[in-house]
Amino acid sequence: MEIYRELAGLRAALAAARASGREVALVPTMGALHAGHIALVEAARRPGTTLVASIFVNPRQFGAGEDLSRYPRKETSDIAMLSEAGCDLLWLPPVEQMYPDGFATNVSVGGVSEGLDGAARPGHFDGVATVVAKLFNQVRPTRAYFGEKDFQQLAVVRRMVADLDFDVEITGVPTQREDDGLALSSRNVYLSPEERQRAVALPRALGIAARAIRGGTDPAKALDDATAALTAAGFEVDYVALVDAETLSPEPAAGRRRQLLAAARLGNTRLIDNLAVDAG
Ligand SMILES: Nc1ncnc2c1ncn2[C@@H]1O[C@H](COP(=O)(O)OP(=O)(O)OP(=O)(O)O)[C@@H](O)[C@H]1O
Ligand SMILES: CC(C)(CO)[C@@H](O)C(=O)[O-]
Ligand code: BAL
Repeated sequence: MEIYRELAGLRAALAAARASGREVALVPTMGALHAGHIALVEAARRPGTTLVASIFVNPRQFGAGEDLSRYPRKETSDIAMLSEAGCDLLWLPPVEQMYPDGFATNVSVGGVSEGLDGAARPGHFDGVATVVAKLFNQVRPTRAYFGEKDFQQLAVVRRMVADLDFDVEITGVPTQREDDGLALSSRNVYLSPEERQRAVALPRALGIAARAIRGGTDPAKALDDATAALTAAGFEVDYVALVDAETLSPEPAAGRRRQLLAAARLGNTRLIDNLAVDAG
């Protein structure tokens, strides 16, 4: 696996790959990799494809008081995992490559980015959209892969790609989970052993709510019950919501696929998760 920390080198390598007829696919990450990230790499890997992963802890998507400075960084083991998983190129830009002096552009996606995490983390999705737009222009992939674990992020990226005519096909990859159901996340390392045991309440509450809604329980009651279960497990709940799986509208029309989304804090750790209510 070749590693690039400078844009000119990355572009030259990708130009050579394209010239020899290879397709380019991208898996963007913030590093501290786990099996969820590797599932994206595996979904992206195909013969004739130059597979690029990026690792960039993007300061623009962290709000004041969030965990930018303590976000886990594990470059050595990340490189080994990506190489083992069959990545061809790793794009590891320093912050100054991404945001040189004078950088003044912001990509802001309306609609899908406004509620839920967009409301709980003001500016977060502008930071995500801005860096993903840059990554797409830097790498120019024809395919890019994002996890359904970050369900709203995936919707924001799809909207941006459609609105700005990026010539890239976006694939969402199902959430990879621990044996007890907790979604894999780089932030799980923040959990104490005791918090880690309680964290399973999050996927459980979503599973119970999804079954209840499918079984005809009033969604408002199912959401209240999920919030109460999370609170009883020691979470501080940001939101538990039922939305249209595509538009993320809080009032899904009849016949539309619905998704449950939740964000909640356990001690100093903010976890998100989501679950489909209707078969897709
Ligand atoms: N459990 C998972 N299953 C599938 N995809 C995942 C999972 N966790 C993360 N991803 C995807 O990997 C990509 C990179 O995510 P990121 O590096 O932020 O990891 P993360 O574990 O989500 O970290 P964080 O703790 O910051 O949320 C994103 O598209 C994200 O949705
Ligand atoms: C898509 C992304 C790499 C943009 O920084 C990040 O939000 C992530 O890792 O999910
Ligand atoms: N996995 C989404 C990136 C973030 O929480 O900043």
